[in-house]
Amino acid sequence: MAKAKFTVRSFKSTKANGRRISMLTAYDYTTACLLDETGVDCLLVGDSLGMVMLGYENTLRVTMDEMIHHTKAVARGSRNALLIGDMPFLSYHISVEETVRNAGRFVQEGDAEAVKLEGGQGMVDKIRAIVKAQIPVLGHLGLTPQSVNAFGGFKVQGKDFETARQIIDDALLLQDAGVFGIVLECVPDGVARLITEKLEIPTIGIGAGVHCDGQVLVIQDLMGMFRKMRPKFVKTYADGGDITVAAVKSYIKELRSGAFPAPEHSFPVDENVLAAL
Ligand SMILES: Nc1nc(=O)c2c([nH]1)NC[C@@H]1CN(c3ccc(C(=O)N[C@@H](CCC(=O)O)C(=O)O)cc3)CN21
Ligand SMILES: CC(C)C(=O)C(=O)O
Ligand SMILES: [Mg+2]
Repeated sequence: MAKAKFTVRSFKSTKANGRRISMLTAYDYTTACLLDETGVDCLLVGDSLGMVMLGYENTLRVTMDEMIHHTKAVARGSRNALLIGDMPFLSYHISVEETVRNAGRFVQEGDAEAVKLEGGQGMVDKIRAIVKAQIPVLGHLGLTPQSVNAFGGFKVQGKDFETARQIIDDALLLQDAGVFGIVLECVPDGVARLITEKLEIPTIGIGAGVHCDGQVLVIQDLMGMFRKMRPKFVKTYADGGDITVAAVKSYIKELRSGAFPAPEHSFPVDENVLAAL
């Protein structure tokens, strides 16, 4: 079956036709090839790569250069999915000029088609400037992991009236600033439902319940490969971690016993050549 290219236009039109948007993170070429084959709508090169690929405690140490490096790799493997680059901490906080330059790097060097950044009201001027540069922007509200120190941990956001009200207001402000969608991370399902109903653009949930217009998960979480942390919103669809450990144990066992490599994994040489040697 020939699959069609998923674009920002396709993304926006899903709200009207009711088809849910699928999004996954990808950080490398091999994974991007496999995910693109599935027909997933969007690939996000998330700054979560700092935790999943680089082993940092949170996402704050991730740099622009690291993000571009991984975005390029994913771009080479992704044909049909909409490719979104996640702007890292400090790449959009200092000035509008730096923000547009960094968003532009994702497109020009990384081959991304859109960027995502975290935050509400305070980011509106930056978002407007990126959109003005013709780069589509995805918003991100609720548990914005780059605010981990301000929040005092990875905590659900919007549980009381004031904070829920703030997230709803921010969502409307972001829509007005021109984002093509908003990621809602770790907000109560009822709050995510309200926001999804109020907005004309799609919402993408992660730990935000079933009423969002789409969902995103970290691919290593879905595959059961990231064992360090398992947020409540993660559903594991395969025992990828166990499969990897078992396969590697078999490999070690066979190489020790001499069962691997077998003749079919080896390259023969002509007997006469050997004799002459
Ligand atoms: N592998 C991975 N998956 C992710 O979803 C993810 C990352 N890494 N790194 C960046 C952020 C960090 N995220 C996190 C990390 C921890 C929780 C967590 O432990 N949440 C608690 C909720 C605590 C509360 O009740 O307020 C939980 O129990 O799920 C949530 C999101 C989501 N993102
Ligand atoms: C989980 C998604 C929304 C994200 O921001 C990331 O992977 O960095
Ligand atoms: Mg992120």
